[in-house]
Amino acid sequence: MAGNKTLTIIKPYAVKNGNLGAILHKIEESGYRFAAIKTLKLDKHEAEAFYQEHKGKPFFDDLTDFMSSGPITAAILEKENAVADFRFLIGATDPNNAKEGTIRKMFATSKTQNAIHGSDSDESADRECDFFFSKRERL
Ligand SMILES: Nc1ncnc2c1ncn2[C@@H]1O[C@H](COP(=O)(O)OP(=O)(O)OP(=O)(O)O)[C@@H](O)[C@H]1O
Repeated sequence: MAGNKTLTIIKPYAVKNGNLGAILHKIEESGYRFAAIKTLKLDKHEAEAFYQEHKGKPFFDDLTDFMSSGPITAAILEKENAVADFRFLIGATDPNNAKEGTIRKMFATSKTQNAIHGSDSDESADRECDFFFSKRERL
């Protein structure tokens, strides 16, 4: 059975440009409960650790530079079928391919500056929730 939890990150550009509130509102009105939330800044090493599965790919350096370039907001979201439904809500990685009404269509500007992250499996969600939140930070 699919899990009921996913991890999201509102990425630096979206936070810097004042879209944080609008994105969080869109998530909440789509039926997700915020089980934990924090704003922080990753250093380059932490961004590399978070995206370790992409190490060695041509975009890895740009991706981790970007993800460590400014404040991000990380949150644990709860809802039935959270991982798959949230991937649908955020849309395609490249905003040019994202459907109308998706968060990336509304707020992303490029494949790197694509506004938001969502876990791609229940296993990734578990790992990513542990990456950002201790047990006592979860509601
Ligand atoms: N071909 C590519 N060129 C440039 N950047 C890329 C490319 N593929 C992925 N990326 C960047 O790496 C990030 C992680 O890639 P992944 O394949 O996990 O996409 P995603 O699951 O849609 O994004 P995220 O993990 O951030 O939610 C993407 O958000 C994007 O910024």
